[in-house]
Amino acid sequence: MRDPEGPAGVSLFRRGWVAAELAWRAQPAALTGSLATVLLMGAAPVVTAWLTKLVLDRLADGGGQGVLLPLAAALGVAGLALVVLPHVSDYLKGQLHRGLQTLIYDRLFQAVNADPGLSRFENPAFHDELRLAHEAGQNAPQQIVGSSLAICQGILTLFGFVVTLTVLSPVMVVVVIAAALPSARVQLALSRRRARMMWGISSNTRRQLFYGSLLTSPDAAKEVRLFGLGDFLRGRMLTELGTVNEAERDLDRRTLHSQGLLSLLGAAVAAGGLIWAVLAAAAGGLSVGDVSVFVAAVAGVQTALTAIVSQWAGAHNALLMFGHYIGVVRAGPGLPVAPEPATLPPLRTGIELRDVWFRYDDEHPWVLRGVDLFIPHGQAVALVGLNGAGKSTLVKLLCRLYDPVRGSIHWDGVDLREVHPDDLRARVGAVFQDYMAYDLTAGENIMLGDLAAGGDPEPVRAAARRAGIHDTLDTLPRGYDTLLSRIFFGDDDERQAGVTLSGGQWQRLALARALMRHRRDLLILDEPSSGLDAEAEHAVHLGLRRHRAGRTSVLISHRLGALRDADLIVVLSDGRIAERGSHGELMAMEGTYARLFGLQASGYELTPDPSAGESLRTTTPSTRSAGR
Ligand SMILES: Nc1ncnc2c1ncn2[C@@H]1O[C@H](COP(=O)(O)OP(=O)(O)OP(=O)(O)O)[C@@H](O)[C@H]1O
Repeated sequence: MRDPEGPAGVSLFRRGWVAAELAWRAQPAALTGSLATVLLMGAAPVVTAWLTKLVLDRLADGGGQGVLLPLAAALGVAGLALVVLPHVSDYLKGQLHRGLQTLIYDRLFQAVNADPGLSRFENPAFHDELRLAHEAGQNAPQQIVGSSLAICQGILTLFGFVVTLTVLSPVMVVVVIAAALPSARVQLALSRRRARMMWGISSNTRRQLFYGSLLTSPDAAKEVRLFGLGDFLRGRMLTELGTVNEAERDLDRRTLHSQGLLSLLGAAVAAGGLIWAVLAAAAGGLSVGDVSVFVAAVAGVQTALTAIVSQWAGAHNALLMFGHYIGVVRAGPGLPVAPEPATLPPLRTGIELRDVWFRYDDEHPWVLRGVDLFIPHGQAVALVGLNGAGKSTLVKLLCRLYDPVRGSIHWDGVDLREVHPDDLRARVGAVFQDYMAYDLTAGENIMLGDLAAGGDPEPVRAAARRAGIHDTLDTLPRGYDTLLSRIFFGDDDERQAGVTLSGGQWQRLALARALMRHRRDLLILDEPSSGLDAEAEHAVHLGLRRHRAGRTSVLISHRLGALRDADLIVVLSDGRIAERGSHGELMAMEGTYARLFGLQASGYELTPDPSAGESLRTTTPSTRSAGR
């Protein structure tokens, strides 16, 4: 994947073909129109030069109006075409550009979204490639198609002027073309270098954008101000920008150096040709018209050659960049999907983890180390453990956001690897501790939990009630239609600014989103109430208990009191199951769970304080009983 010129094995020709195919699919009419205008624009300068020569020669011969008028009229039409056609061409190019961009972004995001796993999104190389693919999507195919058309135009003009020059001075043809060849080589070398440079600075550009976004993001604004991070982040952004600028300046210097020399060579050739033509005309070898067409032809050949070479270099660079787009669009999913996925039945028996080992990367330590666990149908299983014990990782495996590195997970005996992730996720409802807060309306924030409900407001309100957020949403300025955003206006004419919620309210909204799927076979609640006040937490857990009854659920919480009703409590420690059992059994075991539960319970107990009446007791867990 880490190839500055895009994926190996996709030739430049193939890339060009893909770009042309996309252009044809996106805008066939604009593409055909562009081709026609380009051909006309290619022929117009040659026709104009010849008409000028004929007019000058007829004038020198003392030709009458009958001969001159049609020539002058034709010259006028050619001039008109030279003026109008570029505007028509610009419009058609714009059409082509817009159509192509829509199609290209559609395919790019379709491909990215088609990956059902998470691992690719956590790989910096993928983000470098994606950024270049995104950038290439903005203009590479347009440039490839545009440059190809411009090259056609240049070739037509070149052909016309080469024929013209051959008639007048074949030697001059050879000299002019020979002078242009080094330029072609240099331009191609520069475009390769530019592609390598773009790849090299990709991470710097992403970091520069990242620091810039921190400086403007409303989420970061509070900490940036409280900790006075503005200058620090700006400094880092400028450092990254400096690296990018330096790389670009180096390349621009090289370009200036080599192209400056080549332009001098071209100017010297043109001047030599002009001297020859003037001397030949003085000696009677050329007419005035011949001199004019000679001068136009030398300039025309040079301009056309320069245009062809620079358009080819531009196309070459775009082809190299376009490779990144093709690489991303064609990359298979990071998470393998079985060619003929097994059907996933409704859960009847349970979900079984068999000797599951997992680490995020070959270079990372094991996060889960041989976990064996059965989650029986219709029961609530709670996962408990210290920070980093592997609880969230385990539930991410249950959703098949990753596959176990070793071992397997079975849903009523069906290995999850055999199942299409979409089928699995259609049977799962989940809220994660790092939930999303979407800059959408309150109703939409909940509705996203089950798009299949088709935007019906009733299930949305029911989910909000279950999560205890209905009353809050109902009293918002526009109720469920209130935009929850500080960075967008609403779509309505009044451009009303959105509102935002408190941390706990956002969390309830995320819970409501998950509860849109409360009838699914498996409900996963990873820290669903960590941000709630005590009263809200109590109410939410009571509600959840009611709705969970008879359903299979996996719960994670650091507030152990919220989990004590679970049918099975599993203590994870360092990626292994250290203890398992009901609350009572674990308390009786007097192990990690009992210690953690005791610690929390002791924090809530009040004990007489001689100096202040009441204070929080700080007894050690072993001195108190917190069992049921
Ligand atoms: N996407 C990731 N890439 C690499 N490592 C990760 C990733 N997510 C988690 N980890 C690592 O895996 C380990 C377990 O993390 P996990 O989130 O599963 O723990 P947890 O038990 O849920 O912790 P907490 O109680 O803090 O939420 C941690 O050491 C963490 O650094």
